[in-house]
Amino acid sequence: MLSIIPGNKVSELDSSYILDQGITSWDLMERAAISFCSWFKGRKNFEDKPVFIFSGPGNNGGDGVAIARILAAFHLEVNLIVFDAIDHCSKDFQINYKKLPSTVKVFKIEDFDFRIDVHAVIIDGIFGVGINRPLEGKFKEAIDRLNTFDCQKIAIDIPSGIPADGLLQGSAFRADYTVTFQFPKLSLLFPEHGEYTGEIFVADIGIQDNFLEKFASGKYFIQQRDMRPLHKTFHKFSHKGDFGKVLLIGGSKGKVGAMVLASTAALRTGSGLVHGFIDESERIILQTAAPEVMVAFKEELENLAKFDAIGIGPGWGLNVDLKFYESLLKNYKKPIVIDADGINLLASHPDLIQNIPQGSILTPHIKEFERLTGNVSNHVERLQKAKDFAVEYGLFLVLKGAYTSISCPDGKQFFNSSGNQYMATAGSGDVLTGMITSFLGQGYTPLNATICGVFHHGLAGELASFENKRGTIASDIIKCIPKTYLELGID
Ligand SMILES: NC(=O)C1=CN([C@@H]2O[C@H](COP(=O)(O)OP(=O)(O)OC[C@H]3O[C@@H](n4cnc5c(N)ncnc54)[C@H](O)[C@@H]3O)[C@@H](O)[C@H]2O)[C@@H](O)CC1
Ligand SMILES: [K+]
Repeated sequence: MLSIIPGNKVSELDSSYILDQGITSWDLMERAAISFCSWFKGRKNFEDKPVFIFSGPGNNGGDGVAIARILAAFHLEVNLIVFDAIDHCSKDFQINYKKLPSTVKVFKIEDFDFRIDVHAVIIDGIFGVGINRPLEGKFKEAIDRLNTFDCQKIAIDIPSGIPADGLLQGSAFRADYTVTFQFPKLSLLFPEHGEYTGEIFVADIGIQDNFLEKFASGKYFIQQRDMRPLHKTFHKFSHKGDFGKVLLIGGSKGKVGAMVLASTAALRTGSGLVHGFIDESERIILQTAAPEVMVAFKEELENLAKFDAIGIGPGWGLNVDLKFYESLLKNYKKPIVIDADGINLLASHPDLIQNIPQGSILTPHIKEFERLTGNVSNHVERLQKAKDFAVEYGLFLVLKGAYTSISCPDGKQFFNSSGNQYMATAGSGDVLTGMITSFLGQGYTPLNATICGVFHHGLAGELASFENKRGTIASDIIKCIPKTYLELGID
């Protein structure tokens, strides 16, 4: 899996890789530029448009100069705007500058009139991971001005102004797309920076995962290519017992829909048998809406061990017998998935937390998370608290949202790449609970169940929103779960 390297280690990584491979830093920059340009050429919306590349004095600027040369070779109209005297720029910037063909028009920023056509493409190579203070002077002025333009804007590696691991202070380039090299910089995944990064693409520059791992900080980016090896294989002779028998608990009066969604999602994810324990008055609704689901009665809950996995919380309400909740937590010896009101009850009765089986999975959204751990003022703090909570209690904590994070008992954090804004719809979380519970019940480790659940859920959301866009609802996501297996080539 792709390691997320802290910004202050990137140049160390760079030097070490160059030495290891017997290549120059220019070669690596050239790979980055080629990778950027092949992404650029693959996007039909940029075809034949004039390009304006803004290059700062460091290697991010050097990338910009190399990109200028390559795009000019594609016969595009390329304008390069530089901020500093060339002999004050980085070594590789200067090498690339000497290689520029005469067709690239070069301007100094102070001479540039900012006449940029609305059909043009603006490329930001002003600062990358080397940014070490808020923007000011000519850099800030230029970026503030570029942000007023309505044309397509692309950031190289990271939108200029945003620090690689921390929070933006002051101005930054507002990109429609960020093409980041080899791994996403951590700060690209913060909600505070969503309006600056636009869509994020990871451009491969050939550094292998195991090499990156040497500089790892315990943070990982989950991508489609990671999925197959995490999945179990089943065969002709597998029977419904092999696919797991799961129990979902929730569904108070008026909220039984949450259980319908969670249990149907578990079935669509592949569970062999799904049992639902819900408020007596609501049972008929569950059985009618989801006939494949079996209703569980209280006496069946006396032997919890017969269930391969349990998920608690969808639509449970807060009017729950706490003794019953406590006994569930104490009597089930394997990891449990806890969501929604299951989490809200833990927040209001924190003494229950110590009873949760080790390796259990909590899936709060941001508000539920804050109820559980207290208020936070930004995502850096939030991620730290999530990690501390997971380590302290020996649990997996799934913080739902864009780039859902999974904090693990060993302190590692995983960030999901699938999903989109159309999944922010009622019941989407219940679907995720059903999916993770299903993977657990199929015998996946808690970590793999969580990673697979989160990734498939996001992918199902992408597939569902393909046609439905803003009209996507949780049931559409469930319908697309089977397609996620097809998409990933998993039987
Ligand atoms: N693996 C790698 O390390 C690779 C890095 N590459 C590129 O190199 C970039 C990093 O290059 P650099 O380390 O040269 O860093 P940058 O290009 O981000 O800029 C660093 C320069 O800007 C100055 N500076 C920082 N903040 C400033 C501010 N607010 N106002 C004015 N000046 C400021 C610094 O003193 C330094 O001179 C990456 O983001 C990426 O684009 C690529 O070429 C490919 C390989
Ligand atoms: K940049």
